[in-house]
Amino acid sequence: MNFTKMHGLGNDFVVVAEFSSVPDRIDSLAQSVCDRHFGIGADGLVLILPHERADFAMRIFNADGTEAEQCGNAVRCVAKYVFDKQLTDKEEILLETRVGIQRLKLVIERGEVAQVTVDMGEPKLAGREIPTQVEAERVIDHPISVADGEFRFTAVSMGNPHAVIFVESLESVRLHQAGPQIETNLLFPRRTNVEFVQVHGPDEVTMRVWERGCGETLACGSGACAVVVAGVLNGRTSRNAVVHLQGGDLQIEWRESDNRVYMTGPSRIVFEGVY
Ligand SMILES: N[C@@H](CCC[C@H](N)C(=O)O)C(=O)O
Repeated sequence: MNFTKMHGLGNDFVVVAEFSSVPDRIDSLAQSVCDRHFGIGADGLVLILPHERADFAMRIFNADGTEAEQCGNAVRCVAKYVFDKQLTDKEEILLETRVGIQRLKLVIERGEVAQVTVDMGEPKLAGREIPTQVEAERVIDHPISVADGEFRFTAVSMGNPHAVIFVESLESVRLHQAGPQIETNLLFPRRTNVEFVQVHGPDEVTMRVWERGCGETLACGSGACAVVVAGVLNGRTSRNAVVHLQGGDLQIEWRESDNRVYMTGPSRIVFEGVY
């Protein structure tokens, strides 16, 4: 299997573009290629597939083999892959994902993709990831108690589930303890991604993320979108903010005119090989 190792702000993926559909036993393939000791090593396996109604399709599988509905960093990697490898010369690409067709706008520098703005769609504030007892309500600033302590989260779906937790300081967050406890809490039947956020001002936040199915990652694009949506809902940020992640920055805008979230950031090719 030919693969390309890519990353979006350090959120790294094994990208494969040689299948025409999702192969059998994709869960164990994802687990083995993502293994950092016995495999290539990555947060996820990304398949680029043909599609009838879009330019391409993308499927993303977490390191534990589970499929995710959405992945902002992987979408930017796909944009760079298909343009830089001349599978398309379009600077605006339609990409089918599990959340529908996403629109990607490419910024080209010296013939290569430098930045991508992704239409991440409309956030949903009530969905299957919302606790059943409050299914019909928006879950904003809701208490949760886990072994590591008491927290308050805002649930935002960007197609995939996020629990956003605002803290005074990220230094006191025990991500590797609290993260998995919240990820697997019974409030989230499909598990959840968990974002801890320190707000510096209305236009600037720093986050750390514990991702469903992979643990701590250096960046999470859909998570950064969820953070800005939660920031607006909690009166902590404006609709346009820079989100600092361990691996770099994303610019996120939750646009008032169309209720959609736009994410802008880079992606990179690291190396290629055969597995
Ligand atoms: N890192 C991604 C999200 C990947 C999927 C996530 N772990 C999930 O299971 O929902 C991003 O950049 O959005």
